[in-house]
Amino acid sequence: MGKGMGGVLSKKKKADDSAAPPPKDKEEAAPEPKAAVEPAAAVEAAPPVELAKPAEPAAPSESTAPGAVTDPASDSISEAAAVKKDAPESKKMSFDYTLQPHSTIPGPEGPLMVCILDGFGENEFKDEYNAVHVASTPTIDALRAVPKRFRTIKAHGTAVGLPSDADMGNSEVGHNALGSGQVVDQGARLVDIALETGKMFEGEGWKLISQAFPKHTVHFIGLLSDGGVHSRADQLFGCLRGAAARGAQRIRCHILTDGRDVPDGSSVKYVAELEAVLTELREKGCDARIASGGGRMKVTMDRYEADWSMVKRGWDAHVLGKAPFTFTDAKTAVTTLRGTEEDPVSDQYLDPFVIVDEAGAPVGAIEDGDAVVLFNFRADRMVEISKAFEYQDFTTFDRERYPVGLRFVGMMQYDGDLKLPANYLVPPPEILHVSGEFLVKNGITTFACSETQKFGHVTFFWNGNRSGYLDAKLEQYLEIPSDKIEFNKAPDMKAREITAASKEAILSGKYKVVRVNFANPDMVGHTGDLAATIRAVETVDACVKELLETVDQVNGRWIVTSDHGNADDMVQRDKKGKPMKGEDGKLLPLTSHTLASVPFFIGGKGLPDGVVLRDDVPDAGLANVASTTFNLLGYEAPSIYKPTMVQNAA
Ligand SMILES: O=C(O)[C@H](O)COP(=O)(O)O
Ligand SMILES: [Mn+2]
Ligand SMILES: [Mn+2]
Repeated sequence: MGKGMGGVLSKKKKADDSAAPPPKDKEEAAPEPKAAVEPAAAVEAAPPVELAKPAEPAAPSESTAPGAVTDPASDSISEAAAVKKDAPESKKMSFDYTLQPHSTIPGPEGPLMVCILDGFGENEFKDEYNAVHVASTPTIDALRAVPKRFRTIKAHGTAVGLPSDADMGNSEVGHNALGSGQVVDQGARLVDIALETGKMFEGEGWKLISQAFPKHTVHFIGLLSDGGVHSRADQLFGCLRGAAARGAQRIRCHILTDGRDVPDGSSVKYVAELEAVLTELREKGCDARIASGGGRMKVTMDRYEADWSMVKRGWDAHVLGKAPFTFTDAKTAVTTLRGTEEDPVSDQYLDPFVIVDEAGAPVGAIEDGDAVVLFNFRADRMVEISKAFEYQDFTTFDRERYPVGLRFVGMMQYDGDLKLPANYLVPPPEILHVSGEFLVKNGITTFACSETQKFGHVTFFWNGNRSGYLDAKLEQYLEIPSDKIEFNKAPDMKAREITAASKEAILSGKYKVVRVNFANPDMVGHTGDLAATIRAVETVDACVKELLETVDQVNGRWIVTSDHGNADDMVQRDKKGKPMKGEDGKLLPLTSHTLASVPFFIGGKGLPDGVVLRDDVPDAGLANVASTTFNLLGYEAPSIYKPTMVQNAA
């Protein structure tokens, strides 16, 4: 993922240089031409796969090399590239990005700060398990008390382009909506459609993997759960059945256990479900098995280059068939690696394992000519493993062996700028004309900052899944390196460092927009540790106070909001909302996001008194934030965006 900074905060970069991580980004990692592959096998026509309905979420309610910095200029998106090549003709036509001055709201003297409290929801369950409610939050409480400048907005389901309103929100779709002002059909939905219509099986990506069907193995690697954030098991099953029905002779699954978007311990159930599908395929003559796996926070699914060793563990297990633990079946693997009652291990952190035969040989190492499908639709945690598979000259870690003639595809293309991977099963969502483009095309400067775990959220996702700068001359992106430990052990994370850097940016006079993401409520919330999450929320509240005071010093304005819930409910509940207990009588922690709406606050010394929230957009969601942002900057909102949430100034 392109990252960059220079100028005002460059002293931080220098401090990090000595320990810069291995090379990344397009320049040093350009893919070699693919090795020649065998001609396509004759592919029998098979019917579209019928999808099971997404399972009902159970009472819905993150390692690290220092942040390195690339040369901003090398990452700029050119005018031409800003409109994707495969955009429909109407969208390719030159687009007018000119912003018009707002009819009644003058531009601010100081900057506009947009602050995202990641995972901070306004939950209806206001009890002791709601860390947002229990925490002492004088700053947010005071904001809630300001009439007509506080409301809640939708952050889940169809409001952010997900298949149904039973889908909790997440950072990808949330930041896409916040940054683009539009609701687009997201990956989960696009894959559903591709499977239901059978289009997946007609695409170029499928043609590529189908070359391996007669004589080689097709490997599926991804997150095994129905969390619907990165992947969905029913979509994996659709692909497996689709491959077997079209002649795949040998299939191997490499499973990453969840416990983060779904309850901890549910890995056992998902393995059983997958085994049932694999048995069904074997009965039809397809040699189908689970071959390797591990916990998503330990194996393969690193993001934003926080900890490449996770990806190496994944490569070793999936490709080389090497892991510290071997088992002859996946159920035993998962149940054993989950530890004991005295020393439990969560699904998120299971050690890497490999399934072996009676002779101890791995049943599914990846060999020359095999096909590999990464079945996650979401990008952030698939980019690194994609680089390891896609780039023949990859050097970030020693792959030991790189299979020749691999047919490698992603469920989607994960990075539209890097075109990574080159081959994919379903075209990714097209997110055009994002707010950042309007800003840079009108000469408006931006500073964006978060720590590693959320850095790509306020840059890559915010900019419609584009790595790098939209215009390096007008933008400054700063990454504060995250800790490499489980975040309940250090719930303050890097909030104070983010605050210090953002205050410097606000006071510098260089930026009209200052965009900040605090990771704490989300990242600590995912650990299921209530006490630590309360502390995380309190830390963020104190940091927000400092930022608001700093904005006031320079007569600026602010928007404080969130991208989805998480810290606002830390316990699994039954249908009536009653907290649930396990067999041991202990409360069952909720590690996932929630379905809660999120708060939306506007304010600042530089905001004219008459600028208040409208009351005629009750269903407003995250996609309505961008229009509001333009209004608070003194501009009319782009007409293609969801309506603003502010009234004209009186
Ligand atoms: O990737 C993760 O950490 C979780 O699956 C979702 O969290 P996020 O959407 O807040 O990143
Ligand atoms: Mn988030
Ligand atoms: Mn999260």
